[in-house]
Amino acid sequence: MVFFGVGVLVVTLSLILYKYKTTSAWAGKDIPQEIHQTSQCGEEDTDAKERPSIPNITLNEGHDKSYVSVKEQDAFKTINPSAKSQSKPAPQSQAADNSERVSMLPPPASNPKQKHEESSTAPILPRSRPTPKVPIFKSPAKPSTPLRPPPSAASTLRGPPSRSLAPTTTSLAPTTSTLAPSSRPSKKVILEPGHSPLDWAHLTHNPPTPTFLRGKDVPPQLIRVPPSLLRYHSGRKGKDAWGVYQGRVYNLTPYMKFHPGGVDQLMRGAGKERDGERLFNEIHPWVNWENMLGECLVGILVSENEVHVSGETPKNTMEEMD
Ligand code: HEM
Repeated sequence: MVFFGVGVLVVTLSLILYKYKTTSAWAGKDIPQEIHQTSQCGEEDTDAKERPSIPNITLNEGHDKSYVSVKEQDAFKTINPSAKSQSKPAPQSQAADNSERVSMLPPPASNPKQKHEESSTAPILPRSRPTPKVPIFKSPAKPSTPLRPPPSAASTLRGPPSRSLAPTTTSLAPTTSTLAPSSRPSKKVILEPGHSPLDWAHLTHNPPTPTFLRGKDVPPQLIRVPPSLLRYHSGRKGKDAWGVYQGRVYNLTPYMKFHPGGVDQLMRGAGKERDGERLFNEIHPWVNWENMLGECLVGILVSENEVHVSGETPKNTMEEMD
């Protein structure tokens, strides 16, 4: 009887236990660990210790998705050992590992060397070929130096002349200071046709008459010209204009229309002993008076007494000229 009661109790407890286990399995509390292995809790998975863990892949938005994070690169190396030989991590990438992200910005194009290093340290997973040491794309052709003219030729033509001309300019500086009076506005006049300096030279060598240049009332020989006779020839009232230069008296009348400074300027010294030569030297001391007016020479300037001594009274001379 006692054994029967114990047997009934055991059977009852077994049924209760069986029913309890069945209810727990439906609630998911007793799921096999193989199924849990797919969850993120890998500590309980014994096989997971043998397999490498695959980290999450994080891509920076707005950048090329061909770049991957460093963690993903490490995982790829672990799974595919051949990738280790294709790329070696750089210190820069390790430092970026702390931030769990790799800079997606492309390397600056200004430093091709640095760009090449970064491209080798940041491999792209889908690619299995190694990073080429030689650029795949041809670099733009270098400036065709041979097609350009040699810089030395142009510089040779440009440089030396400017330097060589510098001393010339410097050497002309004293000349400019010497010609300072000519810096004034030009007072030259427009000469009438046939009255150029060349025409004057031709006229002095081929006068129309022997007395044309010296004056029609002047004797063929040189005369003594007293001051009174000089003043008489003022170039006014139909009289010739005489001028004095270094004690010699010249007839300025035939040269009037050939004078580059004009008739009025030349008339300023006509019939005067000193003003003509003074003005001449003030304006153009470089002009050779003697050579230009040599054929116009009348005589020499003398005092009134000298004419009387020589027997040629001023009265007679003036009368002959009048
Ligand atoms: C009273 C006497 C004279 C006066 C006031 C006078 C005045 C002048 C003046 C104002 C000029 C223009 C200068 C210029 O602006 O470039 C000139 C030019 C000239 N004069 Fe006279 N002159 C006189 C006598 C003479 C005489 C006697 C001769 C010839 C022997 C002469 C030959 C010339 C020549 C060749 C020039 C041109 C100079 C040049 O191209 O640089 N002048 N003169």
